[in-house]
Amino acid sequence: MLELNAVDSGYGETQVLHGMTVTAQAGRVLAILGRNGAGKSTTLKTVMGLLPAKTGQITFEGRAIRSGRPYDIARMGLGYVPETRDIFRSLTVRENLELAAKRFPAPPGGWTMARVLELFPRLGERMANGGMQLSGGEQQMLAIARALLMNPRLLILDEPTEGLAPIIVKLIHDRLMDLKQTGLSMILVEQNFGFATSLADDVVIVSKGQIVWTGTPDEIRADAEAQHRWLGV
Ligand SMILES: Nc1ncnc2c1ncn2[C@@H]1O[C@H](COP(=O)(O)OP(=O)(O)OP(=O)(O)O)[C@@H](O)[C@H]1O
Repeated sequence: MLELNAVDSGYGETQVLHGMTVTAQAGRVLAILGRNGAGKSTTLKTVMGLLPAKTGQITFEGRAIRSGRPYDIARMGLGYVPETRDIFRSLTVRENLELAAKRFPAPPGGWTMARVLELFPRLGERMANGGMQLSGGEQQMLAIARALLMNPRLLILDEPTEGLAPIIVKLIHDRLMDLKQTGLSMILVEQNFGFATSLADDVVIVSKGQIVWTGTPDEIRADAEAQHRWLGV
């Protein structure tokens, strides 16, 4: 579904990805694991056109993603929930959601405001609140809801549990599991090993801007050496 082939990317002179090659398959959840600074977020930012790929190819459903505008890439069917969540803090929850719903009209059977509020009833209780008044967990729910309103065929999440209390981590986990069960394809970048491996079908580990390990959740759980070597656990 999404393929990166020998992608080099980085920040100005600083090269972070060195021949990144990875495939996310349709109808599956791919977890991208790795230590801090390994290049996980950089991989996602390059896919979303926030950083230019210096070399290599990125294709989504067989179409090349050229480093274009993030909006155009979202329109191709990629929903992105950045690590920073990036909700509009000066707008209310309702306004944040409406903005996405207006720019990305739902196809038949697609995500509507009513459907995202069913998934996250808490947001329904916060509709008039400003983005600034939301807890970290509520901001994350809003960021996911907003991405869903763009009706993506691939949902890409960068550390959705970062900084959240265990009870909220559990809630986000359960909702992502619901989404997985609808057949939505996902890429999940996570530091939380248990969270990532319980949702994933496929696991890759990134180190120094390359894939160094590929397997299943069961295989990485059973591979103490790889965990120690690549994840420091
Ligand atoms: N805006 C930036 N300018 C320059 N270098 C950056 C920038 N953002 C990240 N880097 C560097 O790129 C490298 C990879 O960072 P990246 O954010 O992709 O790591 P990560 O695997 O997602 O880890 P983390 O869990 O810390 O986010 C790091 O060495 C980091 O210092």
